Amino acid sequence: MAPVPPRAKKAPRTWDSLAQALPPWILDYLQTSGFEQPTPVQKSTLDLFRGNKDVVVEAVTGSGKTLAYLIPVVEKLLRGDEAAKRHHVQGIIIAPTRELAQQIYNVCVNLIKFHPLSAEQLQHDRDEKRTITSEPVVYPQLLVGGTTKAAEDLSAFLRLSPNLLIGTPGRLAELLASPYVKAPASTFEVLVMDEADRLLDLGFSQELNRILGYLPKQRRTGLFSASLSDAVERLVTVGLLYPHRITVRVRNLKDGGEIQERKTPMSLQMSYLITPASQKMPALCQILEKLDPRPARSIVFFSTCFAVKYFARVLQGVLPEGFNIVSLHGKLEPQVREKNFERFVNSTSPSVLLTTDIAARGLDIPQVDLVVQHDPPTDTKVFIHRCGRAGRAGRRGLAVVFLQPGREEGYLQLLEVRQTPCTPLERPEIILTEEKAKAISSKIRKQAIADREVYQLAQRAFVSWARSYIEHQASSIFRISDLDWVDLAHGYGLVELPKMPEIKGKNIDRSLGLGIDVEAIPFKEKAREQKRLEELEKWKKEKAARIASQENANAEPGQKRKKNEAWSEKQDAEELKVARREKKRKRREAERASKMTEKEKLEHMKLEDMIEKVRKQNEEKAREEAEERRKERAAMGVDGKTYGAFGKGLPSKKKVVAEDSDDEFGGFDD
Ligand SMILES: Nc1ncnc2c1ncn2[C@@H]1O[C@H](COP(=O)(O)OP(=O)(O)OP(=O)(O)O)[C@@H](O)[C@H]1O
Repeated sequence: MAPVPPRAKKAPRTWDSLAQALPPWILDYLQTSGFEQPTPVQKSTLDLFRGNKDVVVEAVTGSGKTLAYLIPVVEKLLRGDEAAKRHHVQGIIIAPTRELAQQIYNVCVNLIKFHPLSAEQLQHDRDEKRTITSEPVVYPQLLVGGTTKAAEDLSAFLRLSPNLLIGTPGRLAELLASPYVKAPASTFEVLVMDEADRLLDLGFSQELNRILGYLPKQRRTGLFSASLSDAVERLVTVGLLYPHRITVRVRNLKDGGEIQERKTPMSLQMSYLITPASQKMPALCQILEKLDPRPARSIVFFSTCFAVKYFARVLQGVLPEGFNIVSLHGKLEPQVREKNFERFVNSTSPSVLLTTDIAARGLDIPQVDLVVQHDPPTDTKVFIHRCGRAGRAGRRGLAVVFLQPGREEGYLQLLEVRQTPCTPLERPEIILTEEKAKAISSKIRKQAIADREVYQLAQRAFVSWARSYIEHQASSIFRISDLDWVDLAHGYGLVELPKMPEIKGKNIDRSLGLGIDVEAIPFKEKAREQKRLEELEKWKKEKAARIASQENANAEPGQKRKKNEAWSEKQDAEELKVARREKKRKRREAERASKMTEKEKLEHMKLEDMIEKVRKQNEEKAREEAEERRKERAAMGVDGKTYGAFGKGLPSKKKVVAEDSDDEFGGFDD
């Protein structure tokens, strides 16, 4: 057992105790927001990042990292004697999702409203050209795609000349590709990557390389996340060779006096529930029902978009009364996604957000009291971020992960090693019975029997879930061969198990002993059902004709059966779908164009042409530069593999380890 070290006398952590005093307008903002003192991560980061150092910051969720970088960023943009030239960008903040970028933008706007000159500029009519002042100001632009076109963003950039860009990688890269957008070494100050480990993932590498290709090497860079340790090998890709590293952990005094370091805030109760798949929904219902006080906002994480879509459809009437269900996933239309998110954030009655990892990181939604992980995340890093949507800034929260009995219980050891330990869920007490599970399953199933659309959605959701299970990084814990398929099917309220390669050859009754004639399940919508019946009839006739002709062909020697017939039918349907989608897109485009004036149309076409041209040029340039960087790294002997885990890896000038505790073992503000 580690002995308890004597308590070190700490200097008080106040805004006045920062190495450099904050300007009065920032102090004014902090006071108005009720932020009486800096959080531990703010104290350490502000001293270094304001002091012109590159920083790599890993601190618990909800500990105030946004302001830890926003304050230095706005200060850097305001420190010169003159305003930035028109169309010169001075700072960029990148975030992995639209919702997070929007949130950072909102915090930034709220902050700079306290800077009189910047506030004045924000007020001017956004449809007109902005008059550049002689004195420096901060003027941010949000670049997230989805609801606006790249050409519209570029046109706003040209009109408003923002000096701080906040956005997602794809849209930022597109804007920077324009020759009108400039970020020369003489002007550009600072790059921040929020949720940096996610941005350094392979999935974003192309866009990130393009963005870096437009930025000067002489700049300040800050990387922030609650889980950066695993990404340290990739820091070199953003040109960070000797960053200052700041790590904020929580020290917890366990029963028996042992000190435990953890990466989650003290205000967040981290729990698990071992439950068969068929009992997950009853367990969720009981948690919602029994939690006292009733959770204002809850988030339930699933592993796929289809699972979210399906459960959002069937759970109303299954969850306890009085809870609104809202869904958020990447397959929603951008406008719907935006609307749903706002609906959840602004809800005044208890609400449950069903979502995927799209909402796992960074979102600072007020009053999230409960996070339930119906499916553990396929990427282990994401676990901490999902939990961290609750228990933020000292507010109490509960995070529960559901694990199936057996091998999945091994996940608990993995969480322990990753300093995100969980304890069994004791309060509220969950009592699971077979009757309750059956009742919920049958409630869901009834909806599928009443509407083919729900039946199809259920099948699709289940298949997508099975595919995601195979994707688990911790593949020795999450093994598809260990799954109890029939129990899982009941958990989803299926009327039959879909035909899947995963269950092929297994002795499983796909009908689940329910004996439901799935072909007879109708679409609720009359016209759709009529069409289905006609198609079914046609298909049956064609099939009969095919079999007949096959039999004739087989009768002739040397003839082989055409194996890909069914597949080619599917292919035709797929192509038809794509063609329909394209038609719809063109119709929408035409509608939009019809509302434009001739001048606007011309401008729009020119912009689109230009963007396309520049995009092609820049893709080529980014490829060349990536190759150059690779060669540079090879020449320096830096190949990523040589560096170990966080703390032992890349050389750093200084490592600051701050504790997320004001008193000896408590969480901040707790
Ligand atoms: N000094 C402070 N005192 C009290 N509350 C603060 C302080 N600074 C920020 N907060 C509040 O703490 C909450 C969490 O902040 P923020 O979203 O920046 O956390 P984070 O560390 O970025 O979390 P995540 O890792 O989940 O992205 C916000 O609601 C913010 O307003």
